Amino acid sequence: MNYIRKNAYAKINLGLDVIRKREDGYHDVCMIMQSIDLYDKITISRSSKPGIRLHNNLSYLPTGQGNLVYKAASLFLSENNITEGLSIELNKHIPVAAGLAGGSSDAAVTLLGLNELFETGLSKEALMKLGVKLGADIPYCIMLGTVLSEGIGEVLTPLSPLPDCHILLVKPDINVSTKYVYENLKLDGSVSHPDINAMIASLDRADLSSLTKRMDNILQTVTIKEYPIIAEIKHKMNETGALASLMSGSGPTVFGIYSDIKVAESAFRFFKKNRTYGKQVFLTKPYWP
Ligand SMILES: C[C@](O)(CO)[C@H](O)COP(=O)(O)OP(=O)(O)OC[C@H]1O[C@@H](n2ccc(N)nc2=O)[C@H](O)[C@@H]1O
Ligand SMILES: Nc1ncnc2c1ncn2[C@@H]1O[C@H](COP(=O)(O)OP(=O)(O)OP(=O)(O)O)[C@@H](O)[C@H]1O
Repeated sequence: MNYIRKNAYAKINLGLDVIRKREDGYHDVCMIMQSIDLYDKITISRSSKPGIRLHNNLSYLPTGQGNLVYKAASLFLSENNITEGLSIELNKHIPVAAGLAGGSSDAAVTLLGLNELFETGLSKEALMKLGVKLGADIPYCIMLGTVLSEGIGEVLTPLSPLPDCHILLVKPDINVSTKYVYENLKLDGSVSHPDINAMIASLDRADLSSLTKRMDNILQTVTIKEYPIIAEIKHKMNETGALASLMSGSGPTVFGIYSDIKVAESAFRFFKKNRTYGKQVFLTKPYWP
């Protein structure tokens, strides 16, 4: 095999709770993750020229060590004592720095792809252990689906699948740093925690209505304070008929869950027309590997 082509899927957090700050500065989390049918495309080719050459369709993304694809490839090659060269083509469709784990998913797929390309035979668990060195969301991006994510994001348990629905995404034109959001989270008595166990029970009953009623993300307390546009988008999505709406990850993307395709399409058209909420608007579905 000389090359491999793969899709790197985005995620949303249906529920996001933070349990405590750890000694190492990271946080223990308890999150329900869901892959969505929005993806970047990655092609990795073997090359007779040594070194890693990365090309992507966004001029502002780094193509060296600053890119998670480059980092993942270079880690994989060194861990497996591979000296061959690589040429990698990255086609981004997932909004960048959006709370949708675009970079993490690209890195995950790079590890999975290289494992196939070089027939190194590493298990998914071994790739996840490698991936978490580069980012807390990467192990999940290797697993995909509806998953409970604990620890810093590396303790993963598959859950009953999210019932079929339509997912609207709106990314406001602002940039949010994940590190800043975690560092500014106050875990005192004033903050309310989502009931992740009740959400898991709703998934087990395939009860979309009860699940969406409980959707919550503790990181909203930090991001919405700085960027009220997030609350405005949520409010508008609810007005357009979403069962519920929530910020994904550390933000700023907001997603709305709709059970009716006509209602979802009409909301999609509304946000496409009213670009003040954000120019990047997508109507998508849950994705399972
Ligand atoms: C917000 C989420 O996207 C939700 O899925 C993740 O928890 C973040 O995952 P990620 O972007 O892969 O995170 P990393 O790139 O590993 O870490 C970025 C920064 O976020 C903070 N961080 C991240 C994950 C975690 N469990 N605790 C943290 O405190 C750390 O300050 C870290 O420096
Ligand atoms: N392949 C990549 N795709 C997107 N961003 C990348 C990539 N490699 C490095 N980055 C850098 O990583 C930062 C975060 O990008 P990313 O799109 O992964 O954020 P995110 O969706 O908020 O991730 P998460 O939800 O895991 O916190 C950006 O500032 C970007 O410059």
